[in-house]
Formats: sequence, structure tokens, C-alpha cells
Amino acid sequence: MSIPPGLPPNTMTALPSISGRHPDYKDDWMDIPRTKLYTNVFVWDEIERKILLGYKKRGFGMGLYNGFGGKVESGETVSEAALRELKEESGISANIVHCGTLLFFAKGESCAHLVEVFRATSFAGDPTESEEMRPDWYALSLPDSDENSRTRKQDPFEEAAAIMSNDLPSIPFDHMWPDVPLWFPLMLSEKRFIGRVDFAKFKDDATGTLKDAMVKWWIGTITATSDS
Ligand SMILES: Nc1nc2c([nH]c(=O)n2[C@H]2C[C@H](O)[C@@H](COP(=O)(O)OP(=O)(O)OP(=O)(O)O)O2)c(=O)[nH]1
Repeated sequence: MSIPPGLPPNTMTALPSISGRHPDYKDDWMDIPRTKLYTNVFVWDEIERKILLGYKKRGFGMGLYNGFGGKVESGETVSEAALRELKEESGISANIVHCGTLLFFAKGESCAHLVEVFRATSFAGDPTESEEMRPDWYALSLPDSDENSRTRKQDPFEEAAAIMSNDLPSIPFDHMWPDVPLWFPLMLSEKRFIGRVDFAKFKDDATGTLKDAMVKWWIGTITATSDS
């Protein structure tokens, strides 16, 4: 499948890719009226095998755990916005490295979110709760999937690290955006990725309420760009 519309046009090769769709969704990518730029920063400690996540206390994405980020404001670069949001929401500073570009659109919304994702493994300061986010450390791990558990079992270093692991809680993937398991393993293995996920409301069988579900998705690993 080719790179979905709305993603940076100069990305020449993005392989391999993961793609899929909801069984009840037959349409193509949705038309996006407008796009707003966002950042999202994930900070982890390779030695202590822990990752810092924030619990969103209010507004958009309330009740979910995520990296730290928000809208890029006029006059600032994406990296400046990423560092500002990280500091405001978690109280820490970090050496950030850009690793992904993800486009999210929910049916019926006026605007898509183009999210520039950064990773950091060195940081300064103590995580501090803000009005918007409650930061906490979680044990560094991959989401559960056949693919990930196969990889884990084949990697003795990863297994040893897991045994030496800390007593921190596991990453609450069930309380994160549903797209996270698609690209999180790429981020942790320091790959560069791009992707798009379209959402639509579906009835949640368990609660009977309407819930945003992923209806069409594509994530690619960047192997080369036309300007590199
Ligand atoms: N994984 C994932 N992350 C998303 C999605 N949509 C989306 O905005 N994000 C990320 C990007 C940002 O890091 C964060 C949303 O930022 P925000 O609404 O808190 O922005 P903000 O702090 O500037 O907003 P505010 O103070 O004005 O409320 O969530 C999505 O569909 N999936």
C-alpha cells in the first residue's frame, strides 16, 4: 500500500509497513479539512528500564496515559514546542531526538492532528505533576502481541533485562490511545516511522456507548528520504 495522503510528500521509502482496517469500515482514507501540528515526547531510562508517562487530567485525551506534548504555537519550531510542552507537563528537560510523524483524524472533526514524536533517553529534573498531567514511571516493555512476544523470547538480553526489572507497574497500554501499540515498538528500537490512523465512532459492546475506534491505519518504517 502506498503512503497515505496527508503525510510528508518527500518520504521516499517507508518499509516495512503495518496496515489494516476495521472489518465494518469499507471506505478509503477520510478527507481532512485542516491539520494542526502537535508534539509528543517519550522519555525512558535504558539502564533502569523505566519510561515516564503522563496521565491526562483534563481536556482532550482525558483519562489516557501518553507522552508529553501539545500544540505547536506560532513562532516556535517543532523542537521548541516539544521541549516547552515536556517542561510544562512533566517538569523535566531532555535531549530529544525526532523519531516519528503521525497523522490522526477522527470522522466528523474539523481538524486532523499531525503529531511529531520525539524520544529521549537522557534528561534532567524531577518529574512534577502539573494541572494537566500526572507523570509517573512505568516498567519499560512492549505491548502484548504475538509478534512482540516472539521477538522477546528470541532476545536473551531483553529477557535478562526483564528478569532484572524494577517493581514499577507495567505500561497501561489499555488506557492509552489505541494506535500506540502499532508504533511504540518502532520507537523503542530507535527506528524512524511515519503513519496515519483514521478513527470513527463505533458502539462499544461492553458499555453500549459510542467510542472512537481505529478504522484504517498505516505505519511505515522510514529507510530513506529524498533529501538524505
Ligand atoms: N497516540 C495518539 N496521540 C495523539 C492523538 N491525537 C493527539 O493529539 N495526540 C497527542 C498529541 C499531543 O501530545 C496530545 C494532545 O495535546 P493536547 O490536547 O494536550 O494539547 P495542548 O496541551 O496544546 O492543549 P491545551 O493545553 O490547549 O488543551 O496528544 C492520537 O490520536 N493518538
